[in-house]
Amino acid sequence: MSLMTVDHVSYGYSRKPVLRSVRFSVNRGEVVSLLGPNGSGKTTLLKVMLGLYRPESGQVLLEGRPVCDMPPREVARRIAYVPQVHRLAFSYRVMDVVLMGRMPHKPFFFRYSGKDEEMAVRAMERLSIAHLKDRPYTEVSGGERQLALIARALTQGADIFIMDEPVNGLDYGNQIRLLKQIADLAGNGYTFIKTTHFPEHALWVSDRVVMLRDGQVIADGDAGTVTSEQNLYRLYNTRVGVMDAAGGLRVCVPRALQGREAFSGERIQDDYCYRAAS
Ligand SMILES: Nc1ncnc2c1ncn2[C@@H]1O[C@H](COP(=O)(O)OP(=O)(O)OP(=O)(O)O)[C@@H](O)[C@H]1O
Repeated sequence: MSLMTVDHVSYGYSRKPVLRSVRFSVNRGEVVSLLGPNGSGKTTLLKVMLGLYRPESGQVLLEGRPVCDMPPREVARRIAYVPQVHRLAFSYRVMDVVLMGRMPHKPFFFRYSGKDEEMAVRAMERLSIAHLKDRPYTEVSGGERQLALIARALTQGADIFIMDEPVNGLDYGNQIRLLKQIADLAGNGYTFIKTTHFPEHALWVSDRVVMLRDGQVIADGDAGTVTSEQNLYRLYNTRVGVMDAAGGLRVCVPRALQGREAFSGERIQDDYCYRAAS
């Protein structure tokens, strides 16, 4: 049985249809990337998958059970949401934000136990941010905040991570480190469903790619197969070459920019370091 199934889900805001009979499934330990242009319905789909929005028709199943009918605390113990932009009004310590992950496991009035704190510190150590634990969350960088939210998700004990553009706002180094963390955690059995505006990131760390255009799935399958020049054109209406690079990675090269004068004065050549994959 699939871990999560999106079964012919349709959803709209005040009668404007946004998701139209969306259908795909997610297996345990998979990294699934949702690709689609702005406004295609990716964030809406994530919120339906989290049980925050009830579909107008169709359903989202977690191990065969409709997410919408599960108590929110039970969903929170299984699924962690890492939102796109995260700001807190109050100046919590990074440690306090990470500890919030324990809330779904606690009664209404509670104090965090030593074991909760131990879990939070272990999650921060895993992500190399333990040194930030006493810093105000509002004063650490965007990348560090994103890592704190992932530590919170780990502390939550969830095995499914739903992430909305997780590398948004991160510098290049932090983007790569975050992708590596996702790949490592997936190797340990965690499941990731994430949106991205970078087809390359989908190629680098995803097992599966689901492409969404106008609220409809236009392609779904193995990341390497689905992230093709044809599908990227159908999705974004711009020509992108998908090519093999050294080390087994594939890269995307925008055709519209290819052949322009490089800032060094040399021309960028088609076959400079890549060979066309297809
Ligand atoms: N709360 C809302 N109320 C009304 N319409 C909304 C709401 N949230 C999103 N929409 C609309 O639903 C459509 C899909 O939005 P959504 O945020 O799901 O797209 P997206 O693919 O995540 O976009 P982006 O890549 O720009 O983040 C858009 O037309 C958007 O304007």
